[in-house]
Amino acid sequence: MAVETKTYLETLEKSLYDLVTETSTNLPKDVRRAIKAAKEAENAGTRAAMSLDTITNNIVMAEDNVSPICQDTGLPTFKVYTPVGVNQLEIKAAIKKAIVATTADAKLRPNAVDSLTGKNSGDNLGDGLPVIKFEQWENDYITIKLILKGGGCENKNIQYSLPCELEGLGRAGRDLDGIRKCILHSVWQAQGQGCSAGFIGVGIGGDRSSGYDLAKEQLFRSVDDVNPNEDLAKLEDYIVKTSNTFGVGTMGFGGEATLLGCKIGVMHRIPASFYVSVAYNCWAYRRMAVDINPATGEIINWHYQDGEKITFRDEAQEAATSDSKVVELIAPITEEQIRSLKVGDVVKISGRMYTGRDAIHHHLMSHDAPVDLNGQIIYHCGPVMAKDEAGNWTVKAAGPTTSIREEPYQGDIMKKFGIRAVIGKGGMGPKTLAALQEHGGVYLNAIGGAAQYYADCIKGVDGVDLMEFGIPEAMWHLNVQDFTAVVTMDSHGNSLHADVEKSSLDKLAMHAERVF
Ligand SMILES: O=C(O)C[C@H](O)C(=O)O
Ligand code: SF4
Repeated sequence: MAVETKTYLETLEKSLYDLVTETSTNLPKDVRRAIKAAKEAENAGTRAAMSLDTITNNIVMAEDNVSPICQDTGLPTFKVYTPVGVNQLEIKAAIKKAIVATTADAKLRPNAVDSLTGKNSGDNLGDGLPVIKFEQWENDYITIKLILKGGGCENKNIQYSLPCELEGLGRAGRDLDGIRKCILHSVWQAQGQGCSAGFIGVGIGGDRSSGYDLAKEQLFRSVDDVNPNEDLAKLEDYIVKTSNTFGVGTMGFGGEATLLGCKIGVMHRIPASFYVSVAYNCWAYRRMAVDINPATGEIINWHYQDGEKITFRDEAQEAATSDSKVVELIAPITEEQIRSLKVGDVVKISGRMYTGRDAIHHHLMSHDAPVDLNGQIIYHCGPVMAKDEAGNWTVKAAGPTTSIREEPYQGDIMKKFGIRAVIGKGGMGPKTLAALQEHGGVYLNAIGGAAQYYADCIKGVDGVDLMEFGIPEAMWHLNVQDFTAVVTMDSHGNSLHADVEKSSLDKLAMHAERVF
């Protein structure tokens, strides 16, 4: 008996290890098909097409390297369905073990941070982390669903309390048409910051927490299913089609593909409350599910296996071409070099760059920098790192993080230390734009989520400072080669992000009239 129990638990742990690894490294078939459709919608040579090439190359690399598609593990969330009588405590313990093991093997980034002290637990365990929700059912097998939803897209979730006034659309009332307006607005307000082209799950009704739960539940639906509720099926179609006229495009660069899927669920509400809750997921839509034999712990079925698997391998061979001017940059960079750059130029960076994200920016406001940053490049990035046998750090995944969080600090820090370029994604605001103009700086947009692609450009790790902030937040000294990014904010007052936000608002405003 004791031997049997051990075997079940060991097998269960292995099954969970495989589920986590697969979710983090191999995009599901339905998501791949949606990304392929986006690629087909874009015109060759545009920034959007170039970004989608990078994204699909990255998907191939993640699968081949069995390494994270995106460096941000997000907040691992498990939904577990068990037959009556199955021990849920054992499953919880097995999930935690699998999370620790996959983190140690660099399939996940250590992502659990103490909210008060800022200390990273190092193994992805923490109070309330990972999220594990149980439900019982009548089936005779266990189903475990997992979603790794990154922080950048999570930050673009939005909840509306009807009635309300919406930018571009006017009043949204307590009816289907008001719901329609909220959902359109939710896509517009995300711009490129949640790594568009994205997917949304919508929850209508409930309260503030059950509304978001329902919205997130929708993200487990297959991209190509049809809503059994006819009104919602129509609304889902309408939202995808209409959002794709906004011109936000991949990474907010402009283009045809802004939204790849919309799934809407509905529940009752109470008379005083009417919520529309929207969960935004980036293109790196990492969710998977398995059925498990409750006697052996073995995986008996993987979900999302219907239809064709797009490998992107043919496309991966083609070199990405673009009509843009390509400029080589090596730090230290002069002010003159920076002032010659214009929005739309593509840069290829070689040599040194330093990572710096939330903790570093906060720190640099009141401390000296650990290195001379004059003429240097800061990369908004929290990588996945591993130590090789010789004790040297290697980069396992290293895409950009959302830059707008550094808006309160960025301009001051560039001026204080003489930094000439920052790389991130999603763009920055007016304060940074003014500082770029005054000081002679540039903002470079890398492709969000392309963590394998950028890890491949990093040829070595020359050092690290401020490790006390934890792996994602430390200042890594990276030696890169041909690291490609696009100038989206220059030293002449131009911002592609401001332009796209404005033009897409005009497009949004064309849908103020009642439709439903
Ligand atoms: O934390 C990160 O590395 C990225 C984050 O998911 C983001 O989109 O900003
Ligand atoms: S960086 Fe982009 S792709 Fe990665 S988790 Fe954040 S939003 Fe998603």
